[in-house]
Amino acid sequence: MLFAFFSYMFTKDETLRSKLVKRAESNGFKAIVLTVDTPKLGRREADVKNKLGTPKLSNLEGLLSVDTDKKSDSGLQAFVSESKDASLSWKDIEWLKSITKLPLLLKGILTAEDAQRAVDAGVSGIIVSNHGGRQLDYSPAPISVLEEVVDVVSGAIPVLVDGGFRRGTDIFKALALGAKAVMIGRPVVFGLAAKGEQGVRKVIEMLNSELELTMTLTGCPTIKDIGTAGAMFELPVID
Ligand SMILES: Cc1cc2nc3c(=O)[nH]c(=O)nc-3n(C[C@H](O)[C@H](O)[C@H](O)COP(=O)(O)O)c2cc1C
Repeated sequence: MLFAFFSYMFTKDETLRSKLVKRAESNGFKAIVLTVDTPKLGRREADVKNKLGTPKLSNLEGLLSVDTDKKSDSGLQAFVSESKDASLSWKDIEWLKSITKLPLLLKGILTAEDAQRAVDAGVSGIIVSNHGGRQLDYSPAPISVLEEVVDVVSGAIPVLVDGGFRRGTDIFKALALGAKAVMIGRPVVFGLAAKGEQGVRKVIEMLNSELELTMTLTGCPTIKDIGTAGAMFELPVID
């Protein structure tokens, strides 16, 4: 089954906020994923060092342009601080829920307390994520906090996870710890860079076949069976 989630961040431009949601709805997206861990961009020193350029984004069509904004610092950092609203809070989540019927998922939850608040706020799901470790040094690895988040949510809403999943065995561990799904970021980008569309397919096929092999070798015919078999599999040691 294929479906698309709309990746959403609060823009400073208030009219654009609802416009983007309406566009997502009319273009058939199945859910809104609100990123909650990026009020500002983390300090990405490699971007600064490499003077990361961004496409000229005077409007969304700008994405089609190959012209870049030449900034002395990271162009991405400049773009985020110019366009995104750093004051995002729980009341904005209430507003976002009020303007759409699409399920709303919060991406960037890393504590049991925030997971509980998300459930209380009536969102449809959460994504345990540290933004691929790209936002804040020393933020915990998502896999290390997954279990406590799953415990507190206790089945009220689905818990998804991302960050550092590179093997089918990694995915198996997350499913064993109670994640409903695992999301990937950089692996598909690596595949794309190496071999275009075929590379992306290859990455997904590799992860799928590794997961299937892990399931076979641990005696799990279906994803549902992973829960009990997870205990026999070596999980990360967490201090
Ligand atoms: C090139 C790139 C762009 C990203 N852009 C966004 C973004 O706009 N919003 C967001 O919530 N996360 C963004 N992320 C983070 C991913 O959604 C995801 O949390 C992370 O990449 C997962 O970790 P992984 O790359 O180890 O799989 C981006 C990641 C990469 C690599």
